[in-house]
Amino acid sequence: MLKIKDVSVSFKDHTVLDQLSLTAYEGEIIGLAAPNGTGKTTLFNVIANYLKPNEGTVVFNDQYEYKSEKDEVDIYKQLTPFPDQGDLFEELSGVDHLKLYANMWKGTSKHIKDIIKELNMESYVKNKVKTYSLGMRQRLCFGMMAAADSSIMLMDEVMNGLDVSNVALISEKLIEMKNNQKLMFVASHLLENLDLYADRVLFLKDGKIIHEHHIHDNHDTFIKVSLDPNRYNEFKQTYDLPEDHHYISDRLLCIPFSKLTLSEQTTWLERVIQFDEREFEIGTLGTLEYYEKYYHDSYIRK
Ligand SMILES: Nc1ncnc2c1ncn2[C@@H]1O[C@H](COP(=O)(O)OP(=O)(O)OP(=O)(O)O)[C@@H](O)[C@H]1O
Repeated sequence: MLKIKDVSVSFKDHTVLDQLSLTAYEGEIIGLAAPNGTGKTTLFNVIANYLKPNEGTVVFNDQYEYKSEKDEVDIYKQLTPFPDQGDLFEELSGVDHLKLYANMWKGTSKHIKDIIKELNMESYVKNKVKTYSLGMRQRLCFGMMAAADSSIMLMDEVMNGLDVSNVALISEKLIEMKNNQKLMFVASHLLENLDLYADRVLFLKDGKIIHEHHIHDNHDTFIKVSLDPNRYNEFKQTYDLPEDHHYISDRLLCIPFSKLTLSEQTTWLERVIQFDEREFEIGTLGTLEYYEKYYHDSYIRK
Protein backbone atom coordinates (compact mmCIF):
# COMPACT_ATOMS: atom_id res chain seq x y z
CA MET A 1 0.00 0.00 0.00
CA LEU A 2 1.16 3.50 -0.79
CA LYS A 3 -0.11 6.62 0.95
CA ILE A 4 0.49 10.09 -0.35
CA LYS A 5 -0.25 12.50 2.47
CA ASP A 6 -0.90 16.20 1.90
CA VAL A 7 1.87 16.59 -0.66
CA SER A 8 2.54 20.11 -1.94
CA VAL A 9 5.14 21.10 -4.52
CA SER A 10 5.85 24.63 -5.69
CA PHE A 11 8.42 25.92 -8.12
CA LYS A 12 8.95 29.52 -7.00
CA ASP A 13 5.41 30.90 -6.84
CA HIS A 14 3.94 28.21 -9.12
CA THR A 15 2.08 25.60 -7.06
CA VAL A 16 2.05 22.34 -9.00
CA LEU A 17 0.74 19.99 -6.30
CA ASP A 18 -1.45 21.39 -3.57
CA GLN A 19 -2.05 19.28 -0.45
CA LEU A 20 -2.61 16.20 -2.59
CA SER A 21 -3.54 12.98 -0.79
CA LEU A 22 -4.14 9.50 -2.11
CA THR A 23 -4.10 5.88 -0.95
CA ALA A 24 -3.28 3.19 -3.49
CA TYR A 25 -3.36 -0.58 -3.11
CA GLU A 26 -1.69 -3.69 -4.50
CA GLY A 27 -3.47 -5.15 -7.51
CA GLU A 28 -4.55 -1.73 -8.71
CA ILE A 29 -3.85 0.30 -11.84
CA ILE A 30 -4.30 4.00 -11.27
CA GLY A 31 -4.49 6.14 -14.39
CA LEU A 32 -3.52 9.80 -14.34
CA ALA A 33 -5.24 11.95 -16.92
CA ALA A 34 -4.52 15.64 -17.29
CA PRO A 35 -3.16 18.01 -19.93
CA ASN A 36 0.56 18.71 -20.37
CA GLY A 37 2.18 20.52 -17.50
CA THR A 38 -0.44 19.63 -14.87
CA GLY A 39 1.85 17.78 -12.49
CA LYS A 40 1.73 14.07 -13.36
CA THR A 41 5.51 13.69 -13.67
CA THR A 42 6.00 15.89 -10.62
CA LEU A 43 3.82 13.50 -8.63
CA PHE A 44 5.85 10.51 -9.89
CA ASN A 45 9.05 12.34 -8.97
CA VAL A 46 7.78 12.82 -5.43
CA ILE A 47 6.77 9.14 -5.15
CA ALA A 48 10.24 8.09 -6.38
CA ASN A 49 11.97 10.68 -4.17
CA TYR A 50 13.58 12.40 -7.14
CA LEU A 51 11.95 15.53 -5.80
CA LYS A 52 11.40 16.52 -2.18
CA PRO A 53 7.93 18.01 -1.69
CA ASN A 54 7.65 21.34 0.10
CA GLU A 55 5.14 19.65 2.38
CA GLY A 56 3.72 16.20 2.94
CA THR A 57 5.01 12.63 2.89
CA VAL A 58 4.82 9.37 0.98
CA VAL A 59 4.44 6.24 3.10
CA PHE A 60 4.95 2.71 1.82
CA ASN A 61 3.19 -0.19 3.54
CA ASP A 62 2.42 2.03 6.53
CA GLN A 63 6.08 1.62 7.39
CA TYR A 64 8.67 3.22 5.13
CA GLU A 65 9.20 6.89 4.38
CA TYR A 66 12.04 8.78 2.73
CA LYS A 67 13.42 9.72 6.10
CA SER A 68 16.48 7.53 6.43
CA GLU A 69 18.87 5.84 4.02
CA LYS A 70 17.73 2.45 5.25
CA ASP A 71 14.08 3.23 4.52
CA GLU A 72 15.06 4.58 1.12
CA VAL A 73 16.84 1.32 0.25
CA ASP A 74 13.80 -0.66 1.38
CA ILE A 75 11.50 1.50 -0.74
CA TYR A 76 13.69 1.22 -3.84
CA LYS A 77 13.47 -2.56 -3.59
CA GLN A 78 9.72 -2.26 -4.11
CA LEU A 79 9.54 0.57 -6.63
CA THR A 80 10.54 0.99 -10.28
CA PRO A 81 10.19 4.29 -12.12
CA PHE A 82 9.68 4.01 -15.87
CA PRO A 83 13.05 4.07 -17.65
CA ASP A 84 13.60 7.12 -19.81
CA GLN A 85 14.40 6.27 -23.43
CA GLY A 86 17.28 8.73 -23.17
CA ASP A 87 18.85 6.62 -20.42
CA LEU A 88 19.16 3.49 -22.58
CA PHE A 89 22.71 2.44 -23.42
CA GLU A 90 23.05 2.61 -27.20
CA GLU A 91 25.89 0.09 -27.38
CA LEU A 92 24.16 -2.53 -25.23
CA SER A 93 21.46 -4.94 -26.41
CA GLY A 94 17.87 -5.18 -25.22
CA VAL A 95 18.71 -8.44 -23.44
CA ASP A 96 21.49 -6.65 -21.52
CA HIS A 97 18.98 -4.02 -20.34
CA LEU A 98 16.39 -6.62 -19.33
CA LYS A 99 19.03 -8.57 -17.37
CA LEU A 100 20.18 -5.40 -15.66
CA TYR A 101 16.71 -4.57 -14.37
CA ALA A 102 15.86 -8.20 -13.56
CA ASN A 103 19.03 -8.69 -11.54
CA MET A 104 18.85 -5.33 -9.79
CA TRP A 105 15.31 -5.80 -8.50
CA LYS A 106 14.52 -9.49 -8.58
CA GLY A 107 17.98 -10.97 -8.22
CA THR A 108 17.47 -13.35 -11.15
CA SER A 109 16.94 -13.04 -14.88
CA LYS A 110 15.36 -16.45 -15.54
CA HIS A 111 11.99 -14.90 -16.31
CA ILE A 112 13.15 -12.53 -19.05
CA LYS A 113 12.73 -15.18 -21.77
CA ASP A 114 8.97 -15.13 -21.18
CA ILE A 115 8.90 -11.33 -21.23
CA ILE A 116 10.77 -11.23 -24.54
CA LYS A 117 8.22 -13.64 -26.02
CA GLU A 118 5.16 -11.92 -24.56
CA LEU A 119 6.29 -8.51 -25.79
CA ASN A 120 7.18 -9.82 -29.25
CA MET A 121 10.78 -8.72 -28.92
CA GLU A 122 12.50 -11.88 -30.18
CA SER A 123 13.42 -10.45 -33.57
CA TYR A 124 15.40 -7.49 -32.24
CA VAL A 125 16.20 -7.91 -28.57
CA LYS A 126 19.74 -9.25 -29.15
CA ASN A 127 20.70 -6.28 -31.34
CA LYS A 128 22.26 -3.11 -29.98
CA VAL A 129 19.80 -0.45 -28.86
CA LYS A 130 21.25 2.06 -31.33
CA THR A 131 19.48 0.11 -34.12
CA TYR A 132 16.01 0.35 -32.49
CA SER A 133 13.04 2.42 -33.62
CA LEU A 134 11.05 4.57 -31.14
CA GLY A 135 8.42 1.85 -30.64
CA MET A 136 11.07 -0.86 -30.15
CA ARG A 137 12.77 1.26 -27.49
CA GLN A 138 9.47 1.87 -25.76
CA ARG A 139 8.65 -1.83 -25.65
CA LEU A 140 12.12 -2.43 -24.20
CA CYS A 141 11.51 0.20 -21.49
CA PHE A 142 8.26 -1.51 -20.58
CA GLY A 143 9.98 -4.92 -20.67
CA MET A 144 12.59 -3.60 -18.23
CA MET A 145 9.85 -2.74 -15.76
CA ALA A 146 8.26 -6.15 -16.22
CA ALA A 147 11.71 -7.72 -15.68
CA ALA A 148 12.19 -5.74 -12.46
CA ASP A 149 8.85 -7.16 -11.30
CA SER A 150 8.74 -4.79 -8.31
CA SER A 151 5.52 -4.36 -6.39
CA ILE A 152 5.04 -0.69 -7.36
CA MET A 153 5.67 0.69 -10.85
CA LEU A 154 5.42 4.25 -12.13
CA MET A 155 4.70 4.48 -15.83
CA ASP A 156 4.93 7.84 -17.49
CA GLU A 157 3.54 7.80 -21.03
CA VAL A 158 4.04 4.07 -21.33
CA MET A 159 2.26 3.93 -24.71
CA ASN A 160 4.37 6.69 -26.31
CA GLY A 161 5.26 5.90 -29.91
CA LEU A 162 3.55 2.49 -29.95
CA ASP A 163 1.36 1.35 -32.83
CA VAL A 164 -2.14 -0.01 -32.26
CA SER A 165 -1.13 -3.65 -31.94
CA ASN A 166 1.64 -2.85 -29.46
CA VAL A 167 -0.73 -0.68 -27.41
CA ALA A 168 -3.01 -3.72 -27.22
CA LEU A 169 -0.09 -5.98 -26.30
CA ILE A 170 1.10 -3.72 -23.46
CA SER A 171 -2.47 -3.20 -22.23
CA GLU A 172 -2.87 -6.98 -21.91
CA LYS A 173 0.43 -7.27 -20.08
CA LEU A 174 -0.58 -4.48 -17.69
CA ILE A 175 -3.73 -6.41 -16.79
CA GLU A 176 -1.68 -9.57 -16.20
CA MET A 177 0.71 -7.66 -13.93
CA LYS A 178 -2.23 -6.17 -12.04
CA ASN A 179 -3.60 -9.69 -11.52
CA ASN A 180 -0.21 -10.51 -10.02
CA GLN A 181 -0.92 -7.88 -7.36
CA LYS A 182 1.30 -5.12 -8.74
CA LEU A 183 0.39 -1.52 -8.02
CA MET A 184 0.86 0.56 -11.16
CA PHE A 185 0.46 4.26 -11.83
CA VAL A 186 0.00 5.04 -15.51
CA ALA A 187 0.10 8.62 -16.79
CA SER A 188 -1.31 8.58 -20.28
CA HIS A 189 -2.83 10.77 -22.95
CA LEU A 190 -4.46 7.70 -24.57
CA LEU A 191 -7.67 8.25 -22.68
CA GLU A 192 -9.93 5.53 -24.04
CA ASN A 193 -7.11 3.03 -23.64
CA LEU A 194 -7.04 3.77 -19.88
CA ASP A 195 -10.63 2.48 -19.64
CA LEU A 196 -9.37 -0.93 -20.77
CA TYR A 197 -7.04 -1.62 -17.88
CA ALA A 198 -7.21 1.06 -15.16
CA ASP A 199 -9.24 0.56 -12.00
CA ARG A 200 -9.56 4.26 -11.43
CA VAL A 201 -8.47 7.33 -13.29
CA LEU A 202 -7.48 10.49 -11.42
CA PHE A 203 -8.02 13.89 -12.96
CA LEU A 204 -5.59 16.57 -11.77
CA LYS A 205 -6.28 20.28 -11.84
CA ASP A 206 -4.75 23.18 -9.94
CA GLY A 207 -2.59 20.79 -7.96
CA LYS A 208 -5.48 18.68 -6.70
CA ILE A 209 -7.32 15.50 -7.66
CA ILE A 210 -10.61 16.96 -8.84
CA HIS A 211 -12.26 13.65 -9.73
CA GLU A 212 -11.67 9.91 -9.34
CA HIS A 213 -13.29 7.93 -12.10
CA HIS A 214 -13.84 4.38 -10.80
CA ILE A 215 -14.04 2.30 -13.94
CA HIS A 216 -15.56 -0.89 -12.50
CA ASP A 217 -17.98 0.82 -10.10
CA ASN A 218 -19.16 3.18 -12.76
CA HIS A 219 -22.83 2.24 -12.87
CA ASP A 220 -24.35 5.70 -13.32
CA THR A 221 -25.88 5.87 -16.77
CA PHE A 222 -26.87 8.97 -18.70
CA ILE A 223 -28.95 9.74 -21.76
CA LYS A 224 -26.19 11.08 -24.00
CA VAL A 225 -27.42 13.42 -26.70
CA SER A 226 -25.21 15.11 -29.32
CA LEU A 227 -26.27 18.79 -29.32
CA ASP A 228 -24.48 21.87 -30.57
CA PRO A 229 -24.54 24.91 -28.21
CA ASN A 230 -27.60 26.48 -29.91
CA ARG A 231 -29.65 23.31 -29.70
CA TYR A 232 -28.49 22.82 -26.10
CA ASN A 233 -29.78 26.29 -25.21
CA GLU A 234 -33.08 25.56 -26.91
CA PHE A 235 -33.36 22.29 -25.02
CA LYS A 236 -32.56 24.00 -21.72
CA GLN A 237 -35.21 26.63 -22.35
CA THR A 238 -37.81 24.01 -23.26
CA TYR A 239 -37.15 21.62 -20.39
CA ASP A 240 -35.99 22.15 -16.86
CA LEU A 241 -32.78 20.09 -16.94
CA PRO A 242 -31.68 18.42 -13.68
CA GLU A 243 -28.90 20.32 -11.92
CA ASP A 244 -26.51 17.38 -12.15
CA HIS A 245 -26.65 17.10 -15.93
CA HIS A 246 -23.43 17.64 -17.88
CA TYR A 247 -22.87 19.55 -21.08
CA ILE A 248 -19.50 18.37 -22.30
CA SER A 249 -17.20 20.14 -24.75
CA ASP A 250 -20.02 22.11 -26.38
CA ARG A 251 -21.22 18.89 -27.99
CA LEU A 252 -22.70 16.34 -25.60
CA LEU A 253 -25.63 16.68 -23.24
CA CYS A 254 -25.67 13.98 -20.55
CA ILE A 255 -28.88 13.64 -18.54
CA PRO A 256 -28.65 11.42 -15.44
CA PHE A 257 -30.67 8.29 -16.19
CA SER A 258 -30.04 5.41 -13.78
CA LYS A 259 -30.97 7.44 -10.71
CA LEU A 260 -34.43 8.33 -12.09
CA THR A 261 -37.66 6.43 -11.54
CA LEU A 262 -39.01 4.44 -14.45
CA SER A 263 -41.64 7.05 -15.26
CA GLU A 264 -39.03 9.88 -15.11
CA GLN A 265 -36.80 7.87 -17.43
CA THR A 266 -39.66 7.48 -19.88
CA THR A 267 -40.44 11.20 -19.70
CA TRP A 268 -36.84 12.21 -20.48
CA LEU A 269 -36.58 9.72 -23.32
CA GLU A 270 -39.81 11.07 -24.82
CA ARG A 271 -38.51 14.62 -24.51
CA VAL A 272 -35.26 13.76 -26.27
CA ILE A 273 -37.14 11.98 -29.06
CA GLN A 274 -39.70 14.79 -29.36
CA PHE A 275 -36.85 17.24 -29.62
CA ASP A 276 -36.07 15.37 -32.78
CA GLU A 277 -32.59 14.32 -31.70
CA ARG A 278 -31.93 10.95 -33.23
CA GLU A 279 -28.33 10.76 -32.11
CA PHE A 280 -28.58 9.64 -28.54
CA GLU A 281 -27.59 6.66 -26.47
CA ILE A 282 -27.82 5.50 -22.89
CA GLY A 283 -24.49 4.73 -21.28
CA THR A 284 -21.89 5.54 -18.66
CA LEU A 285 -19.30 8.30 -19.00
CA GLY A 286 -15.77 7.17 -19.90
CA THR A 287 -12.37 8.70 -19.24
CA LEU A 288 -12.45 10.62 -22.52
CA GLU A 289 -15.78 12.25 -21.66
CA TYR A 290 -14.67 13.24 -18.16
CA TYR A 291 -11.46 14.60 -19.65
CA GLU A 292 -13.41 16.75 -22.08
CA LYS A 293 -15.65 17.91 -19.26
CA TYR A 294 -12.75 19.04 -17.05
CA TYR A 295 -10.29 20.31 -19.63
CA HIS A 296 -12.44 21.47 -22.51
CA ASP A 297 -10.23 24.41 -23.46
CA SER A 298 -6.97 22.50 -23.46
CA TYR A 299 -8.67 19.66 -25.29
CA ILE A 300 -9.74 21.98 -28.08
CA ARG A 301 -6.20 23.45 -28.28
CA LYS A 302 -4.80 20.04 -29.07
N1 LIG B 1 12.33 21.53 -12.03
C1 LIG B 1 11.34 22.36 -12.34
N2 LIG B 1 11.46 23.69 -12.22
C2 LIG B 1 10.46 24.54 -12.49
N3 LIG B 1 9.24 24.15 -12.93
C3 LIG B 1 9.04 22.84 -13.08
C4 LIG B 1 10.06 21.86 -12.80
N4 LIG B 1 9.55 20.63 -13.05
C5 LIG B 1 8.28 20.81 -13.47
N5 LIG B 1 7.97 22.13 -13.49
C6 LIG B 1 6.67 22.72 -13.86
O1 LIG B 1 5.67 22.00 -13.17
C7 LIG B 1 4.52 21.86 -13.97
C8 LIG B 1 4.13 20.39 -14.03
O2 LIG B 1 5.09 19.69 -14.81
P1 LIG B 1 4.97 18.11 -15.01
O3 LIG B 1 6.16 17.69 -15.81
O4 LIG B 1 4.77 17.46 -13.70
O5 LIG B 1 3.63 18.01 -15.90
P2 LIG B 1 2.97 16.72 -16.59
O6 LIG B 1 1.55 16.70 -16.17
O7 LIG B 1 3.79 15.52 -16.33
O8 LIG B 1 3.06 17.12 -18.14
P3 LIG B 1 3.23 16.21 -19.47
O9 LIG B 1 1.87 15.68 -19.81
O10 LIG B 1 3.71 17.23 -20.47
O11 LIG B 1 4.25 15.15 -19.17
C9 LIG B 1 4.86 22.49 -15.31
O12 LIG B 1 4.33 23.79 -15.34
C10 LIG B 1 6.37 22.53 -15.33
O13 LIG B 1 6.85 23.62 -16.07
